[in-house]
Amino acid sequence: MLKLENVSKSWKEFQLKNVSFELRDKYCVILGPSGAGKSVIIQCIAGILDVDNGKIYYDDEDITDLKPELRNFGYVPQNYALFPNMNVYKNIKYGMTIRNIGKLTADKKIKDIAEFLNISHILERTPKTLSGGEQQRTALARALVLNPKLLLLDEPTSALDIHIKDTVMDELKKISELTPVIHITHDFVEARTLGENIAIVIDGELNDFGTKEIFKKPKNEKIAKFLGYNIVSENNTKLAISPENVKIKAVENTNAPKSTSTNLNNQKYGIVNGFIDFGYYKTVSVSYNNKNLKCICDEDFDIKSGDSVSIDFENMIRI
Ligand SMILES: Nc1ncnc2c1ncn2[C@@H]1O[C@H](COP(=O)(O)OP(=O)(O)OP(=O)(O)O)[C@@H](O)[C@H]1O
Repeated sequence: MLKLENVSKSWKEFQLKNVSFELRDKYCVILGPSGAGKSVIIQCIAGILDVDNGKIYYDDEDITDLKPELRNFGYVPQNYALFPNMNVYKNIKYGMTIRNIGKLTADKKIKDIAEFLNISHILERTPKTLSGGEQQRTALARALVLNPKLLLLDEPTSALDIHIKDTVMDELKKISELTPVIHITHDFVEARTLGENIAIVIDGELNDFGTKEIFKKPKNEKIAKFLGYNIVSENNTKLAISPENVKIKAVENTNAPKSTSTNLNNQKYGIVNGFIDFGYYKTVSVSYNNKNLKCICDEDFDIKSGDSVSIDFENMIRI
């Protein structure tokens, strides 16, 4: 499988710093905010970018300096990069044509892959007439017909609506049973749903690499913040608390504190700054000890800005 050892790449404004990891399972998600360096990592793996330092191995072979076409990895860029002047069939066939694969073999392969990805009916159409989902499947087919050893996907679902996204995620999972996948995203749900291995990349650094446990136990403050945890300091200890685990209750008492405080019984109080009603739940922002805590509450929690609330933390994680 794939192994990266201290891979670094830098330009004037950006540095990818000593990224090392080894794929253990068939679905790896690289998760991180915009500009973190996720595409740079995947392009170094594909061989589109040369690394400045470090090594890339596949099955113990050093492929760091191997040309992209000799790596036999399928790469699907974020914008799919379909050839606009070729129909879907020719787009899919392109890689096979330049590898001199015979017509009969190519036709059979395209037929099978088009059936698998449900695009047999659009083979004669050009990319500009396709929906986002159809373009995405065409790009996937173009990579898969070459039997890649590894499939590299740069934000494969970012142009898709939420309904198609679920179907595509199911398909990607199936594909990964045959061809291991590395998939870039900044979407936590996608990462949690698909990733057997998850790499968290922030500011050009690999902050953690592991299983879905990463989401439950952020290793450091940077990761906790990126994953949406609240960070609070209690008794000189830094704690990460997920929004679901900040429990707030309206304070009925007219003597309720009008500023954030902790009373003698150690009960914490805060003031509601604002909220967003998502219909079936609300996110509420509460000011507490000069911080804005994010909480998630039931839809029927009746609240308005300026209300006093009691606060309890559950499942705090020391970071
Ligand atoms: N060829 C290049 N020359 C100079 N800088 C580059 C080049 N390619 C990427 N970068 C810079 O590297 C940084 C990381 O870019 P990258 O595309 O890897 O981010 P990303 O994590 O994939 O973000 P996004 O989720 O927005 O696609 C950016 O600051 C980008 O401007």
